[in-house]
Amino acid sequence: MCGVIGRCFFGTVLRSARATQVVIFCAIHSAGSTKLGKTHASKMDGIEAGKKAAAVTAVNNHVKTNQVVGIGSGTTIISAVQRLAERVKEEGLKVICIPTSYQARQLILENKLTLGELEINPELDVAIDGADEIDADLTCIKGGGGCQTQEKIVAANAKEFIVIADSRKDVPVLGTNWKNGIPIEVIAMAWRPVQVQIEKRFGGKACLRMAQRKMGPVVTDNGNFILDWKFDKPDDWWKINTELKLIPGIVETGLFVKMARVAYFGTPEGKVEMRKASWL
Ligand SMILES: O=C(CO)[C@H](O)[C@H](O)COP(=O)(O)O
Repeated sequence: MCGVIGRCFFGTVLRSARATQVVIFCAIHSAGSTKLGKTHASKMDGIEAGKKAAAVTAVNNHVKTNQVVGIGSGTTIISAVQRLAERVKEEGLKVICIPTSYQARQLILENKLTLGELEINPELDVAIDGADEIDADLTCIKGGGGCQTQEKIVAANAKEFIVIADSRKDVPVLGTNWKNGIPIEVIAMAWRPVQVQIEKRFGGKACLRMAQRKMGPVVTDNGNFILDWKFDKPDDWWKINTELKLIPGIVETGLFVKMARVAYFGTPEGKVEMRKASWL
């Protein structure tokens, strides 16, 4: 695990046709990072260090006092919430946090941050969240933790949606490393017809996500099921997402197209690369 995070400063600026990359060097002191890459444990330490570096940098760069902040779900967001809590203590930062899941709600409460809700704060300044994979256009697959519907609602109502991830998730095309498919939340009674429709129209396999320590399917925070659609080949995600959304029974997809404005990718060495979306 990564320990104290030091100062970050901007390094090399690399411009590509699709996105602007800025490499940020973070001074990270990590007790477990000395034997990186040699054992499974040290590899995991490296991944955790990358997640933490990305999360801390995003919170430092994008959150200001008196803002309404969307809090994503997953493991990477934990470090972002902890950094927010640190900033509240150290600087007197004032933020209202809008959760994207029960997990996010618990994180906000455990870290003694101010819990808000969309009914009271329908417009957010910034939303920060992890992702399962992020392509060169910053299109994301989300929903590995089954929270994509609330995550998308919160992100869509934020002025800025910022993605944080370790560098394994930075890929040229979706499906490079993430083999679990695109999570699609469906109304329970519709899961079979939706499965048939997806496979007929788009190919691949749409599998009902099963629970791990409970018999039967995973039930989302919204009381629905999830189909994990293992697609055959990468495609025009904007078009696919729009077509999927027109299938009756589909509540939301884990395809986040043209939503993320900035992504932060952390490496095991604590370097952070910032990339801006090309469509900005
Ligand atoms: O979309 C999500 C949950 O629905 C998560 O943000 C995504 O699965 C990434 O999780 P992690 O930070 O644990 O890798």
